[in-house]
Amino acid sequence: MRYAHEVGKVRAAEQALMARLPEGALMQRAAAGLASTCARLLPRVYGARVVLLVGGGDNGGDALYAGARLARRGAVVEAVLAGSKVHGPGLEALRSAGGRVLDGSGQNAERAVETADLVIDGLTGIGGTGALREPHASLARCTEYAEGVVVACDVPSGVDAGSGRVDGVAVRADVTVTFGTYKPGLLIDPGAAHCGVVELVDIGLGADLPDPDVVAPWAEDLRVPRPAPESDKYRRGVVGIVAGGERYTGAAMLCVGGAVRGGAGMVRFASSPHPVELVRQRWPEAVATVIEPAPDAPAKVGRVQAWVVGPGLGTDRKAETLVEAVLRTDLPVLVDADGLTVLARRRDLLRRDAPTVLTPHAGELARLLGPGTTRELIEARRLEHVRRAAAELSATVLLKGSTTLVAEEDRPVRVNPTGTSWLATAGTGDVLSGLAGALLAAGMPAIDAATAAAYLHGLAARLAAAGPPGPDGPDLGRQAPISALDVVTALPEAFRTLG
Ligand SMILES: NC(=O)C1=CN([C@@H]2O[C@H](COP(=O)(O)OP(=O)(O)OC[C@H]3O[C@@H](n4cnc5c(N)ncnc54)[C@H](O)[C@@H]3O)[C@@H](O)[C@H]2O)[C@@H](O)CC1
Ligand SMILES: Nc1ncnc2c1ncn2[C@@H]1O[C@H](COP(=O)(O)OP(=O)(O)O)[C@@H](O)[C@H]1O
Ligand SMILES: [K+]
Repeated sequence: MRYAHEVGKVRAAEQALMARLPEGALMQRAAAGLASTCARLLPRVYGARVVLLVGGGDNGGDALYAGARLARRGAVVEAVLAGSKVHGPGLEALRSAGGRVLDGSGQNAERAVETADLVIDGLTGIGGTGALREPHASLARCTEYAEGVVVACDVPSGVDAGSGRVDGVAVRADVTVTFGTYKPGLLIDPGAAHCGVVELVDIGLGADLPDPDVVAPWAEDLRVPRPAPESDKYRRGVVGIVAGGERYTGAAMLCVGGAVRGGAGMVRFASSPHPVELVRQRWPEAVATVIEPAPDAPAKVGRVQAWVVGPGLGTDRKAETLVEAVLRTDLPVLVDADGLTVLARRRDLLRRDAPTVLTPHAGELARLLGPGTTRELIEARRLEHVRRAAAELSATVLLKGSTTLVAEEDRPVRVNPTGTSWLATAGTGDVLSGLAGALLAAGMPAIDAATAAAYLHGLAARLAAAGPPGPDGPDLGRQAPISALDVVTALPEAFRTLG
């Protein structure tokens, strides 16, 4: 796992550690890490042209000390000072090492940034709040035209370290060198998209850090169930899917596909006659049953270990009856798509003892959270809203979108690292709910099933977009559009990469 901590906790840990260290030692550790990454990124340090963008806080201090280290190794280092304040000892160190301060007025600074071999962004770090003010905003903007490498110190300036929010301009870095622990804003879009490659420098905070607020799993953290020698289809997990209607049949097909390829021992599909007929043709592996929208519908489908309800179901009274019937069972239930729209007017159905997983996109979550919350607001502040939803709805909430987040009350929020915008195509959400349902039926705890499903789903999309692998594996540099069905087809390959 990669661990991220909120800004207040990073500061508290820094304070505790600093109290035990000589003055300035922590900043020297940070600067040393930053300088060593910069040195690695340059073909040659001696003679390289390095520009520092220096804000008035300690982030600027880190940049100045790192610049001093590079200057001592023969780099030509120039600092552009933003605003009236500057970290005095850092500036002194840079000057003593032969670095100089550039006249920051307008074009002069811009030209230096554009033509440097390497730019260090030390405008703001965890102390940055709100949209960048001038001259910081203009300096951040001109890094877009930098021909050399742009390295962000701790956090790309303009990105809110705690949440990933970007109000206005933010530096787009090639590499972000962060200190002590990840910050949530480095893992969550839009912030994450500004970071480039993130390198974590150990400054010794470890023992002083509390439990993380946000975590991003690696493949080895997932522990997806594998059939044991004595497994049979029932022990592997039977998932029941209530989806589709006379109008929307595609959602049902894709959801069943996600479950079949997601490792379910058996998929029981229940719907009205037309989608049942189509599923029988396309997915003969599934057991498909015609049901009436009645409270006893789940009992008629047969035994399952978990339910998925909602994709393509419609939002009328019949759909409501089915959503209610499924949620009244004492089994884990995943509610998606139209099922979520029904839930928005029947939040009472969420009062249950068994696990409930909700998989909304931002628009669906806005409906679920009620007046005053909009899709735009959720997209801009994903972390805050997914946490709020998990608490208010007493459910495991998987918020879809450019960074998929999974939240459960009183636990660190999980960030999915495999997402790709190739997934932004109709029907992929239905695949995800079938896949997550299969993992739930296999007995995975709700938060782990949702996390693993998001991971495999994103990976399958990447593999599908990259096409058949060459001798060195998939070529993720050459990608093409994909359909939701392509994601279903690539799921086995995604499972294989987990080893
Ligand atoms: N305290 C320490 O010993 C350590 C601190 N570290 C560094 O210190 C940073 C935090 O330093 P600070 O607390 O001084 O905060 P920052 O340097 O991140 O930001 C504060 C400065 O930015 C300005 N600012 C804030 N928002 C702005 C906006 N929207 N537009 C323009 N200017 C804005 C403030 O006026 C202030 O001058 C970390 O990100 C990290 O880089 C590291 O050196 C590790 C050790
Ligand atoms: N920009 C994006 N980057 C990464 N993933 C995305 C992006 N946009 C959408 N997705 C993913 O695509 C899927 C779309 O699901 P959903 O919105 O339910 O669409 P549908 O209802 O058409 O299936 C989700 O898994 C979501 O996380
Ligand atoms: K920065």
